[in-house]
Amino acid sequence: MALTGFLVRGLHCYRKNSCLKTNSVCFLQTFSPIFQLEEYGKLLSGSDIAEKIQTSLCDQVQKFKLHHSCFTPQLAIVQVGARKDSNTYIRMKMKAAEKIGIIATHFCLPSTTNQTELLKTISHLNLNPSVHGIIVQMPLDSANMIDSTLITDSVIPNKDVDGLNTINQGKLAVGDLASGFLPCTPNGCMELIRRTGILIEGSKAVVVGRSKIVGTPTAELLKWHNATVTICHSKTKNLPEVIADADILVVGIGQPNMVKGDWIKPGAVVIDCGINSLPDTKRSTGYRLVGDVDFEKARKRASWITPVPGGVGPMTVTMLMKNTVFAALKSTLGNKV
Ligand SMILES: Nc1nc2c(c(=O)[nH]1)N[C@@H](CN(C=O)c1ccc(C(=O)N[C@@H](CCC(=O)O)C(=O)O)cc1)CN2
Repeated sequence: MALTGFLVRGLHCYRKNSCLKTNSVCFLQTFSPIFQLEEYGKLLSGSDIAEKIQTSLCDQVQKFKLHHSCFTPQLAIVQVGARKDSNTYIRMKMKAAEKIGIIATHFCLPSTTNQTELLKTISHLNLNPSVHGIIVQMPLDSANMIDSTLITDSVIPNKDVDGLNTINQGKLAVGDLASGFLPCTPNGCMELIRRTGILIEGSKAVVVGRSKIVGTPTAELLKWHNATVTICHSKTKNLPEVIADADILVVGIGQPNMVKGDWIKPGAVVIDCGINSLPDTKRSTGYRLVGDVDFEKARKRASWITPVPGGVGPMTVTMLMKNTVFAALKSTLGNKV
C-alpha cells in the first residue's frame, strides 16, 4: 500500500465517528496506525446496513401501532410487463415490506397495457385512502408507447415514495430535502456515504451519469450537503482525470466495469450504482452481476467501496420502505410528523 493511500485513509478515518458494519473505524482511531496499512479498501456493505435500517423501521412501525392500532403502511407496486430484473426487484421489495410490517400489493399489468389504462390504475391508487405509497417499476415493459414522465407525474406527490415526480424532484433541486420524498437510490447512496464517516462538506464529489433515477438527484443531494460536485456524462472529456480528483465517486451509467481502478484517487469513497449482468458459464445461473466500477482494482485504492451485488441495490429497497413508513405517518399524523 502506498504511503499516500495510508495517510489519506488515516485522515479520512479520523474525521468523524461512524456506525459501520465492522468496528474498523474505531479500531483505527484507537490503536496504532500500523493497522491502517491494509492493502484493500473496506467493503461498504449495503446489505448489512439495509438490514439494520429495516429492523429499526420494523420497531418504529410496531411502536406506532401501540398508540394507533389501525396504523398499517400500505405500498402499491405497479408493474407493466414482466421483465426478469424487475420481477427480482419487486420480489425483494415485497419481502422487505413483509419484514417491516408494510402491506405491499403488486399490480402486475400485461405488456399490452396502454398509457390510458396505466393512468387509470394510478388514478385509482391515488384516490384510495388506505394506500400511502405508490411506485411504478421502471423501465416500463410495454408494447405501446408510454411517456414515463407523464406516468411518474401522475402519482400524487404525497404518495410518490419513489421521489420521481417532478414536484418532488423540484423540491430537491431547490434544496428542500424535508417536505417531499427523496428518490430511493440517491438517498441510499447518501446513507452509505454518511456511514463511512467521511466529511461530505467541502469534499470533491464526482457523479458519473445524469439519469433521473440516480445521477441527477445524487448530485443534487451531495450539493445540498455542501460537497463540490462535478457531473460527468457521455460527452465529458478526460473522464479519468476528472475522476482522479474525486474524494467521493458515485457511478451510475449501466456499463460493466467502465471505471478503471487506476482512475480512483487513493482514499476515495466509491459508490457503485451499476447492476450489470455478464454471461458466466461457470455459474449455475449462467451469469454474474458486476457494477460500473472495476471492483477488484478499485478496492486497492479506495478507502471504502460498495460491492455489486450487496451494495446500493439493497439500500434502494430499504429507502423505499423508509419513504413508505414516512408517508403513512404523515397521512396519520398530518403536519405533526
Ligand atoms: N421506479 C423505479 N424503478 C427503478 C428503480 C427505482 O428506484 N424506482 N431502481 C432500479 C431497480 N431497483 C428498484 O426498483 C432495484 C435494483 C437493484 C436492487 C438490488 O437489490 N439488487 C441486488 C441484486 C439483485 C439480483 O440478484 O439481480 C443487489 O444489488 O444486491 C434492488 C432494487 C431500476 N428501476
